[in-house]
Amino acid sequence: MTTINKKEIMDIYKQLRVADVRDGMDWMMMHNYGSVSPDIVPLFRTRFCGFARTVRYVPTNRPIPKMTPDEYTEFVGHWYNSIATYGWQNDIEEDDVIMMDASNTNVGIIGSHNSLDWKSRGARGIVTNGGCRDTDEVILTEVPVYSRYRSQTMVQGRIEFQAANIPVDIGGVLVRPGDVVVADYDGVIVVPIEKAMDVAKYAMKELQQDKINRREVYEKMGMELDDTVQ
Ligand SMILES: O=C([O-])CC(=O)C(=O)O
Ligand SMILES: [Mg+2]
Repeated sequence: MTTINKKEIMDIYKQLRVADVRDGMDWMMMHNYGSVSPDIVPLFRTRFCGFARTVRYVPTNRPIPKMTPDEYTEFVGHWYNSIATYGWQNDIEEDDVIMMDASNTNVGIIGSHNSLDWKSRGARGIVTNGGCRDTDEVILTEVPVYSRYRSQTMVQGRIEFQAANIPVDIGGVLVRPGDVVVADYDGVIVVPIEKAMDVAKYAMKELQQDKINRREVYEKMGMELDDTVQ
């Protein structure tokens, strides 16, 4: 693909189910690529698609000195400002999907505050191999988060920022900045951006044939037709 038309890609992928995209990938002989490990699950039933904005945090090896609670308050701010930093969030654009490689740590790096902020900046969803906390509020505010863990902990003394806009591994899948990400209740799938239109062509065929097939059964059963069959 020579020019990447993000709007055209979004218009098509918004209609596709994860299963269709999976089929489209198979039709492109990418059987071994794309499906994020099923232990990365949504907090609530949701669906989204968009373009990967990647970031990586790694476990820290910094020793934590003994501190008084007041000293610890300062230390917490220091960790946010200098160690587990979030500068990348200023680059979030409409239709981004945050693909956060948290190195499979059970740490609550995503919470109800930062995830809502990312949504307000245009993020369509968040996928991580790490943890999410404040999950009741994340659900309440309808921020679509897929995570490996529900975590209680803050980041201090646990993880640090490593890099943004780099290739990451999320659930066994290589995700490069700008790749297409699609999520629904079947899970998450990643499509290499340069293959997005080819995959979509075969994915759309699957969707359309399935609509016809399912509609026949709806009609046979006298079921009211819905968007999934027309
Ligand atoms: O403070 C954090 O690191 C994560 C969090 O709980 C939030 O954003 O609400
Ligand atoms: Mg919080």
